[in-house]
Amino acid sequence: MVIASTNPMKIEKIREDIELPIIDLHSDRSQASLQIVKACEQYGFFKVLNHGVPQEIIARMEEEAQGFFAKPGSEKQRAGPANPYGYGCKNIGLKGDIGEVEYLLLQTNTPFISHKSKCISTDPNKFSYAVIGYVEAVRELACEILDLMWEGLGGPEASALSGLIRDAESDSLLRLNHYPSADVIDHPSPPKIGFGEHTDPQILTLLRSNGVHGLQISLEDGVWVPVNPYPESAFFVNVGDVLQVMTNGRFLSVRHRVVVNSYNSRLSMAYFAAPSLDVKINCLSELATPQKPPLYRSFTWGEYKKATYMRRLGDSRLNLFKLQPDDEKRDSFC
Ligand SMILES: C=C1C[C@]23C[C@@]1(O)CC[C@H]2[C@@]12CC[C@H](O)[C@@](C)(C(=O)O1)[C@H]2[C@@H]3C(=O)O
Ligand SMILES: O=C(O)CCC(=O)C(=O)O
Ligand SMILES: [Fe+2]
Repeated sequence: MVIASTNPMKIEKIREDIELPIIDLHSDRSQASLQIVKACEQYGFFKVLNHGVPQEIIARMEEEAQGFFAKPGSEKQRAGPANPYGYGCKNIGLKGDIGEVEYLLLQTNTPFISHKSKCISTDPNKFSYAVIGYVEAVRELACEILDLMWEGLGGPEASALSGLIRDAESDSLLRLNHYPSADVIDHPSPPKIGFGEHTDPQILTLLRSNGVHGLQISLEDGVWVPVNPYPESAFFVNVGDVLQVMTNGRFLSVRHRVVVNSYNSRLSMAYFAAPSLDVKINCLSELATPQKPPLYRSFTWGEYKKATYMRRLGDSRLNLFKLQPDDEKRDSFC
């Protein structure tokens, strides 16, 4: 165990020796689905190989993202400020959170992408073509992972989870993050925070990075585990708050953060799979029993999203929806 800190006033524990699960989607289906369930229960995080997202689609999206972040600040500002969508620099969200990051936060519906591309790129058709292709391919991967998960949990209706994000009104987002290299910000020691600790509010996040270190996940005891960025071809998957609620706490919505500690700049592309705003989020009936009654009250995704935006990045929003032991809704199963 190595002791390190990102805050001079606080000693943090970091564990470099944990191998996070890697799941090969070409392996036997029932084996892959059980591995996914185990990873979601243990860490709320895993990596997937043989994911089926074509390399040229990833490369095209990465090239557009790199091209955008390489522009002068004044040009990038044309796509900002992020309120919450668009270009943001250092300010994350609407509540004063700051990080060593610049980003583009985009809705994933075609009209939004086509419209927003006009202030992002001098070749908006090329930019929107790259984003639309990437979003479609990554959505397919997210659906495949959710189907495998649902099978592993013994769920009866084949596409119960994936149907939520296939919906044309789905509120899924794409976020392109760029963290400047440490030499640009003067090799800070302890390392600076690129993206402060948080959980992702949605169902599932699928993340790609350019192979530069920085992402860390938090174990339940508060110890930080650096996620090595390899294999570079993999997608990294994390459970979001909504999936924790739907699985009645069986899957963990993992806390994570990004530290800027590298000589190279990090580029990450996160797809946040979400249902449409009016979808009611309940725990799946198969996962509540008299011995394990529902932990959270039901809410719509729109209600949860609103609560998220009213709070700071690191706040734990799930607590607001927790049922108390004496709450009668706890006994009226999902
Ligand atoms: C400070 C905030 C930024 C955020 C909305 C929030 O109020 C709290 C959650 C943040 C987060 C984290 C995961 C995703 O990056 C994100 C897009 C999301 O859905 O929730 C961001 C929000 C944001 O940057 O707009
Ligand atoms: O950049 C990363 O690796 C993670 C970013 C992240 O957690 C987010 O955008 O919500
Ligand atoms: Fe995140």
